[in-house]
Amino acid sequence: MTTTPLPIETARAEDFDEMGRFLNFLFHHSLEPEAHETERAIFEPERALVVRDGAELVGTAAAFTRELGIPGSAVPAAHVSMVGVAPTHRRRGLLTALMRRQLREIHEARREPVAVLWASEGRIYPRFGYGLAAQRLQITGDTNELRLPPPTADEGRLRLDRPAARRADLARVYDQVRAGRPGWSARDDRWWRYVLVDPEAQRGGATERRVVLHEGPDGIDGYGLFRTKADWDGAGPKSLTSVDEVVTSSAAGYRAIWRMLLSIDLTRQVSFLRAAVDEPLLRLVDEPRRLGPRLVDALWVRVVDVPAALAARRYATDIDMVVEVTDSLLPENTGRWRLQGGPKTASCVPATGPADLACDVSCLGELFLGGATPTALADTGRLRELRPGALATADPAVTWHRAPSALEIF
Ligand SMILES: CC(=O)SCCNC(=O)CCNC(=O)[C@H](O)C(C)(C)COP(=O)(O)OP(=O)(O)OC[C@H]1O[C@@H](n2cnc3c(N)ncnc32)[C@H](O)[C@@H]1OP(=O)(O)O
Repeated sequence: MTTTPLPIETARAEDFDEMGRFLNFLFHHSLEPEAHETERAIFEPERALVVRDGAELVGTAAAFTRELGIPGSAVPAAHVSMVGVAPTHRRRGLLTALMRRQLREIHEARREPVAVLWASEGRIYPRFGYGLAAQRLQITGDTNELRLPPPTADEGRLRLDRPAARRADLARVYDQVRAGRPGWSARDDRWWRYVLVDPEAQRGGATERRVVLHEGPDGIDGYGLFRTKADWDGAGPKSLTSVDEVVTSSAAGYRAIWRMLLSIDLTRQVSFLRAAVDEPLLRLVDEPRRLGPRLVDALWVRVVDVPAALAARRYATDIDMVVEVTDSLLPENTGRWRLQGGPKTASCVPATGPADLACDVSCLGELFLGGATPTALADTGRLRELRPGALATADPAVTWHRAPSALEIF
């Protein structure tokens, strides 16, 4: 066993193949060449960290440069991924060292006030100041038991196609809808390739991915990405429709696409594993219980620069409050901050007066996308109300009219 700490180094472009093999091994997959190549295009070696024990790679962490949708705005956010430590070197502080170094680098670059990630296991990241900012519903339904209201005359028309052939349409609709939904990340060409790559080895026996497009009065205003998987038993067909994303800017498009997805001939089951907590489908079908929704975590947010992050988002109602923050990894954030904000603007500066609320920085991450209330955090004991009445003012300001959600795992 090594006794001196292993050095952390910035990766080089040529480390990518080794990192790919290493991470696939840790996640119990085989490296899939086509997916690996799309990941090479998004890899930013100067933002990736590696730890070696001699010549052997034993730890990694990386960040991607992307914009994240937040309440009323969007912000550059370090999209953290590719985190792993070899089983031979686990639980001796390598991840802790990687997270400290990464957060320090993000903080010092002063470009990104927050970091965001999907956690392989929810208990890993709170100790580094990440808070559960967006949840999701995993829907697994029995389509025999699900009916939608009958189509209206103006419901438009649907077309099927290969997703790659319609990338410009998908990108246009996605960007339009993204502006109103906290939690969605910007997708440039490289990221669209990453989202749409579809190697046969990763389909689990299902078909290739397809897109259904909705055409409304002004052209394409919605799409759904899905695939199907054949299944039969002695009683007949019971195939599965597996939905990746449904993105629409019109209610007619949303209804029409889901009507098709829930009624494809020979299918009897539907799955949609990244539904929003406020997914309209739950209020559209006649038997929502049969969607079998399960609430799980999606995005974890780490506020890296408290004043910049709190000033970047918008607030649903006016707020003027002093928050006392503690941050053991980035002590620059520790202190009292005066937040003044509303639907159009916000500012956050060091405060001199007494604090209204007090919490650890992980609570700020949890509240950042508007999906949690300060009162819920106060009920856990993780956030304290220092001035009576502060929670009642903070709750409506901090929450947002659309729940944060996330469609793609990066
Ligand atoms: C954003 C992403 O990329 S998510 C993907 C994360 N990667 C994976 O899940 C791949 C498989 N797992 C791993 O590679 C490793 O187990 C890691 C990276 C999760 C943890 O690495 P380690 O170097 O073992 O973590 P480290 O020793 O720094 O642990 C710090 C603390 O977190 C705890 N911890 C770390 N991982 C876990 C875990 N999976 N479950 C529970 N506790 C954990 C440790 O027990 C330790 O607690 P302590 O300070 O109270 O003793």
